[in-house]
Amino acid sequence: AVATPAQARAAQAADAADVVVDTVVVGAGLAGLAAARKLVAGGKKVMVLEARDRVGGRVHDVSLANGGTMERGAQFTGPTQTRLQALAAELGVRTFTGYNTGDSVYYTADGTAIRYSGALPPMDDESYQALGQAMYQLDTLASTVPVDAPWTAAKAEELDAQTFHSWIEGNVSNDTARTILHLISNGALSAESRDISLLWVLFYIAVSGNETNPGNLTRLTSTLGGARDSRFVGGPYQIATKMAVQLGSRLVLKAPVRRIVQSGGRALVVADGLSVAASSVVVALPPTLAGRIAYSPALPATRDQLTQRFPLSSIAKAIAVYDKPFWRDAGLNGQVASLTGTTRSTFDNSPPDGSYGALLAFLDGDQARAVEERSDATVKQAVLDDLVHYFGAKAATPTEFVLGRWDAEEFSRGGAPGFTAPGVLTRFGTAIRRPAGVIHWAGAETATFWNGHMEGAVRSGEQAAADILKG
Ligand SMILES: Cc1cc2nc3c(=O)[nH]c(=O)nc-3n(C[C@H](O)[C@H](O)[C@H](O)COP(=O)(O)OP(=O)(O)OC[C@H]3O[C@@H](n4cnc5c(N)ncnc54)[C@H](O)[C@@H]3O)c2cc1C
Repeated sequence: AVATPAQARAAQAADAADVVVDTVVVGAGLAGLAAARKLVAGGKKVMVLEARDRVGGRVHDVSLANGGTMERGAQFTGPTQTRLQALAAELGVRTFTGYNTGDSVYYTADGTAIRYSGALPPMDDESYQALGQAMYQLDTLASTVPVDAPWTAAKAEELDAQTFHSWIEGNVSNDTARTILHLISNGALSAESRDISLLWVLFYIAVSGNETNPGNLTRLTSTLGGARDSRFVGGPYQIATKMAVQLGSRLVLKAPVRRIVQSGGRALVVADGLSVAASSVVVALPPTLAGRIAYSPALPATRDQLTQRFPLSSIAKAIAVYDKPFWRDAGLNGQVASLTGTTRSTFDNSPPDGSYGALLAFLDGDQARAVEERSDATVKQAVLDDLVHYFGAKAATPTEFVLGRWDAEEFSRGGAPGFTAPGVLTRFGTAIRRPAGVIHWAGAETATFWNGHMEGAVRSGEQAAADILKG
């Protein structure tokens, strides 16, 4: 009997498979691992294909010569991040509140240091009121943005027709308040305010909560009580590696997926050196990387156009390790916000017992882009020069130095969050999670609550698995 083209393709696909399972998960970041875990618990035969020689994706800790562990990638967690913390607890990974005792320091554009306690640097009453008013306006607008469909917000068109930068410049007349709002974009979204749609920023505020606690800007940007409240004892990489151990031989490393062929309600997932056939697939990658896989048949136009327009932010992260957290003796909590420098945002990253010291220094947005051509040694020196400026001469001689340049990593190509420029959410947003045939999409950038965070990654993976298990 002759075959139709679809039947011929299906036969070819089955023949080409090295392995046949129920579901293939592409990517072993927290999203892919959480999806696989739930699918296995639901009785599915699963295979996870991971491009790198390790799991965890943007979660990666490194061992120090002093016996400690430092987070190259994600590290903070906070209130309302319920799924991540439940998963961590189940796996025996505990949290601790970050070091917050003492003063923070704000460095103005001319390099003047202003010490302060509390959430905001000192400013005159007028600036304080203007900033409070702007934050209230942003929270109020964010409350109109549905976390699962921001493109349906009542004023979605208007909000998605402007950048965060143009909203700040057009709505906030006070100079200090404007400066701090632009800084929030750089620090909390690792992207410049001119890069991002206002609707995306409002969505990102709206998702900084959970089903019972609406998101708000303060929770998104705060240390105590906010997204940067706590860390994981021994680092969050354990969450990934413990899930990997549970998956055992279902997990394949060094297997970058290049092509996904669908036919007859099945898929053939083609990785370097291995092809796996399945009745469903979870692609748990940032959208821009999902867009680099070749799909046959081609994906719907909206989906492809979305992945053409969904960048990851630019971020590098440095950690300088010292024998002691010496800044604590000067009454400093290690938190700096600065308007100049290679690093403009620092935190005390010492372990819970303070047995050695560590300063975390972020290079966000333009600061990460500015060092792209520079060697690791040059970036290290620039960061240390800044740390000396912020914390004194002792900062010049760390015992160890950790540097994560995420934009340069082949299987990340940027940090978190992903974000969209004007016009993208309203025109292409519907494709974020809409399955394409038997392919389901997961990953922190597809999440509702805590999109862009570890919590969002876990939620997105569990959601994709639940959708598949539902059938
Ligand atoms: C420097 C930095 C700091 C951060 N800080 C925090 C923080 O403090 N708190 C927080 O909550 N979040 C933070 N984040 C964000 C957090 O790391 C991410 O939201 C989350 O880890 C994303 O998980 P994911 O599984 O969705 O994606 P990823 O972790 O990116 O996982 C995707 C996986 O897919 C693999 N892959 C890519 N292409 C292919 C392919 N073709 N085939 C097979 N595999 C492929 C990758 O190697 C990777 O393992 C930070 C991120 C960075 C970079």
